[in-house]
Amino acid sequence: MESTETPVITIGLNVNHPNFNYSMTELNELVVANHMESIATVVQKLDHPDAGTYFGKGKIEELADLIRSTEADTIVANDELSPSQIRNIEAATKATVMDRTGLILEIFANRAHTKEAQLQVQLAKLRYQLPRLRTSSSQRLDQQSAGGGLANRGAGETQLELNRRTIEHQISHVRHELKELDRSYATQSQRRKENRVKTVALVGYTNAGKSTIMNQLVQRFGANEDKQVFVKDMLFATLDTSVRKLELPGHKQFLLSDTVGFVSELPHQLVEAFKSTLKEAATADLLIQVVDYSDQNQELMMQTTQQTLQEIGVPDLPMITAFNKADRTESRFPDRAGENLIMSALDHASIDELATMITDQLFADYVQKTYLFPFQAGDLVSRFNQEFDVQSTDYQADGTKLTVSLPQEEAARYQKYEIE
Ligand SMILES: Nc1nc2c(ncn2[C@@H]2O[C@H](COP(=O)(O)OP(=O)(O)OP(=O)(O)O)[C@@H](O)[C@H]2O)c(=O)[nH]1
Ligand SMILES: [Mg+2]
Repeated sequence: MESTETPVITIGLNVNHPNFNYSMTELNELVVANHMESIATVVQKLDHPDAGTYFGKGKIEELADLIRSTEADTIVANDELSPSQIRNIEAATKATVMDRTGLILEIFANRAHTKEAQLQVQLAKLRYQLPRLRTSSSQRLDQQSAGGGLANRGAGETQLELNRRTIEHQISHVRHELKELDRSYATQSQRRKENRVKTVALVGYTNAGKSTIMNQLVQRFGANEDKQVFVKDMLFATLDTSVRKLELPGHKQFLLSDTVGFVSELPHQLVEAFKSTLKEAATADLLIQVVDYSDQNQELMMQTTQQTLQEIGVPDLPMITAFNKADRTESRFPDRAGENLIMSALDHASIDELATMITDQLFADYVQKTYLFPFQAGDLVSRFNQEFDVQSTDYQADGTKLTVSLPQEEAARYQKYEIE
């Protein structure tokens, strides 16, 4: 495994950004997530990027030397570069240049499993390629095959036009396929609404522990299946939304979905593309924002999460914030304060506390009632036992007395049996 990792050089420009060091650390993690390894990092402090070459001239020469003297022949930049910056750095260093956006798109392309995720990533990649058609020599689209000389310019442009049209055609094709999928999704989602099954979505920064929490909840409260989702200490372990049905004590059922994690400067092409995957979050009754409490950049991660939720159009929904991985800190856990929970996904008491918080939020409209069902209405007794949280049963001379907790809306339908 180790030996198959491609060596690269990571570069970053510090334009006095307070989170610069963190973003470079994250870039190196993104590199690892793409089966590459950063063997050297070059950073420069400038007021603003050089329009032509991103770095200044001297640094570009330093880079060229590094490429010559090491086994790396790829440079990964911490920012999104313009097509001409990519072209110029490539020309000066003889290396292949990938920018942060291209890198994230690459990771997503390699990880997407479901049809929908694959189509979305494909769409994002096509959109990224379109304005870069003329320049990037590393792309499979061989748009420069007509040669670079002036004499060939006409032919080259025709080729470029052709490639552009091909991509535009592919884009509309992929969009069409996505729309078809979306239609079947809408029916599913509609059906859930009709059944009034409540939904909860796990959201948050990549690697915060969303999938781990999902698995722990499924293990303890899984309604019918106990399929585990994929967990890994790696950025973007999850790319596809998975939904599991859970049942909390008292027949309180809901659907829990695990979604793709966010990252700062998530390419806007991807934000757009993942809107529909994240629809699970947009239509949820409750969000659980998972935060890596052991990470000193948690503030930044929470900001990014908020920002991304806004960008993809998730409305202001009720939210529980789960400060996870507290086992790696000095803090006591589980520790609940309002809608915040300091917890560890590896701790049973934390998972139980989280479940309690979900119950409180999601089933706040539940009321406790006592009914007397006459013997003719016996089928109601069995129905209540199946669907609701029956707390006590008392067989009396004139019928069966049940104390039960159920949604307000349901309770209204059985008012005539209500006693006390
Ligand atoms: N120590 C500790 N590790 C945890 C905890 N929760 C998750 N992890 C670890 O953190 C890593 C990431 O966990 P995931 O559940 O895959 O994170 P995620 O939020 O689903 O990540 P993405 O799918 O990439 O967005 C894994 O190695 C987990 O084992 C926790 O409470 N404590
Ligand atoms: Mg995950």
